[in-house]
Amino acid sequence: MNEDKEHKEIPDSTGRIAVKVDDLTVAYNYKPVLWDIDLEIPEGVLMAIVGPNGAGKSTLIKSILGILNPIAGSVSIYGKSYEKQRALVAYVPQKGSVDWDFPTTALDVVMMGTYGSLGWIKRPGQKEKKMALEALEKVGMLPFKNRQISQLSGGQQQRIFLARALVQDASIYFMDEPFQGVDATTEIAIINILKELRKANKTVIVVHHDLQTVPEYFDWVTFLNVKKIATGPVKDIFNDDNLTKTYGINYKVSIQE
Ligand SMILES: Nc1ncnc2c1ncn2[C@@H]1O[C@H](COP(=O)(O)OP(=O)(O)OP(=O)(O)O)[C@@H](O)[C@H]1O
Repeated sequence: MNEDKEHKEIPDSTGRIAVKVDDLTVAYNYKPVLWDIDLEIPEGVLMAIVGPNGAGKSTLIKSILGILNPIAGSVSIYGKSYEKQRALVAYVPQKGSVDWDFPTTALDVVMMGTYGSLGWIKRPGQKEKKMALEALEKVGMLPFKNRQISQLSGGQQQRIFLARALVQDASIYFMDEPFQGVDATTEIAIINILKELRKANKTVIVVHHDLQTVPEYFDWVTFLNVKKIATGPVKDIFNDDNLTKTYGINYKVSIQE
């Protein structure tokens, strides 16, 4: 696909919808785990997807990315199918879903992020290596560039996957629990990078479990529990009512101003 062409086809008006999900229903073994989801994600938001274990958060991301086939409904990225727009999208999968024993170095993993823009024939060269090294520096992992990924800690592996997403230079970033198992320093490093992406008008969609940090980290939120409970600006909809609808009776979170 010609990435530049696709970029130019994005209209220049403001208020663009980056991701649109229509009537999406997804089932495993005939059991629906997402039910009739409608969702519009505006361009440039930093959005948390929250909901209890098994709510369908990962399933929603995988369905948007075409990894899972819905039994009904459709998804579009800037008005077109994911297949046509895949160069605009970067994905940081859930940590547990990655084979960390694969024999490869941190630098190689990050370089893989450049493959999409290279096409089938070209191999990554000096330019791609430079991009990968810069991304490693950004996530504080440059000293580990030649380390096998299996010999990195969980938080370090997470940073490597973030660096891989950064070199993709995408418009939309999907991240499935990027803060899982990372220390406070790494969490701050990651959130600063996410905020930088938002400043650059990228759209960032993050599955997130720590409700306390939602108002501090995110400006948009989607509450999910098989059905979509609510979606919108954090300041308008992150309240006890939606938390209770999503997590069960009398769910309270003290929101720090
Ligand atoms: N491959 C699979 N086969 C069958 N059922 C599955 C499969 N993957 C997920 N499920 C089920 O689908 C539902 C949604 O799972 P999903 O992983 O999307 O939830 P989640 O909200 O991301 O959960 P968590 O917060 O625990 O990561 C769960 O009930 C889960 O058991």
